[in-house]
Amino acid sequence: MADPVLSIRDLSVEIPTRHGIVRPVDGVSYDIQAGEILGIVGESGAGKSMAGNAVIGLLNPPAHISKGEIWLNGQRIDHLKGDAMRRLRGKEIGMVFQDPLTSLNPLLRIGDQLTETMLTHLPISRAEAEKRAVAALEEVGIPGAAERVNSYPHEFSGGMRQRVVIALALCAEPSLVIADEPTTALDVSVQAQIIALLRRLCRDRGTAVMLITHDMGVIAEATDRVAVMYAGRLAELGPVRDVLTHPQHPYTHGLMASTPLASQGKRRLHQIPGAMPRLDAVPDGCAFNPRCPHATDKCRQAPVPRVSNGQAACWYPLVDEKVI
Ligand SMILES: Nc1ncnc2c1ncn2[C@@H]1O[C@H](COP(=O)(O)OP(=O)(O)OP(=O)(O)O)[C@@H](O)[C@H]1O
Repeated sequence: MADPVLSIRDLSVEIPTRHGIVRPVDGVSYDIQAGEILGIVGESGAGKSMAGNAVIGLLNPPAHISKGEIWLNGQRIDHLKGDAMRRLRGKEIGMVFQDPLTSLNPLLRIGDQLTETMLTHLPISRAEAEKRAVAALEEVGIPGAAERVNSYPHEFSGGMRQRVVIALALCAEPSLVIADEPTTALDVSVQAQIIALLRRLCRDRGTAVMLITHDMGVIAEATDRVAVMYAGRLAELGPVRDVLTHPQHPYTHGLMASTPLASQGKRRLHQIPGAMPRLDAVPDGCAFNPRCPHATDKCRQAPVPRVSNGQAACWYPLVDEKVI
């Protein structure tokens, strides 16, 4: 297999708090290949965004990387700071966040934002960048792109604005896109269009995508592989079809059984009893053990094995446990 675009190795993020050090990301490892969409899924607070923010150097102090390595196209990037990280963010890593307005400058016409981004990162003339700005808007499905380059962000609907953000994220031809809940703020009818657009553009260009979401529907729709996070750790990692239809980790099984997607035709949604632990009170052994119907003393005491592709971090992985 080709070298991955992104490789995260045993990554931990720590935050010192009044109650001691908490670890929102704890020993996480995964790769993303060119043209692949890796979904990061888990409940609110599982550490999905922290893992993404660590990659783009946007952890809010005092949160910091305490362990592990992040490699982008063979370059180690977890130690990069300031200008070096900023250059990487515009050029090599495109970003799409939940709220399009955080990525767009309200005072600049969108054509100018696209043009300036390209001029900063690509060796092209202004005339060429302006031409490409119109083409980029056409590609993301903005009607009347030649005129719309002159519009300001507030003159677009939420869905159209997110299309503009996708154009902006891709215009410098990055090798990796990090999309953090890109459709959560949008109408349901628009969500599927945006996911399909992101998927098509990244496939066509061979862009690797880290797609962070709490929505199993988005995972099923858009991703090739999925990493399930629980209390800062990876619970399971594998091809999306395997993970969704034959989850090995009891947490993934519970998560799947509690989504409308999986329970179509069934009368009631399953609920996982209890709640994810606070980060300052993660139980010994497997973090999921108090909620797990299969937990034994071993699960309460022994740290669970780390996950690699196709595996679950569980002493007793489910075998052939169908959900859908
Ligand atoms: N300054 C802080 N001090 C202590 N804990 C923090 C701090 N900042 C974040 N956290 C915790 O880190 C954890 C991970 O947060 P993160 O935003 O990555 O979760 P998430 O899975 O992306 O959730 P969501 O879907 O709600 O965004 C959360 O439990 C959060 O409470």
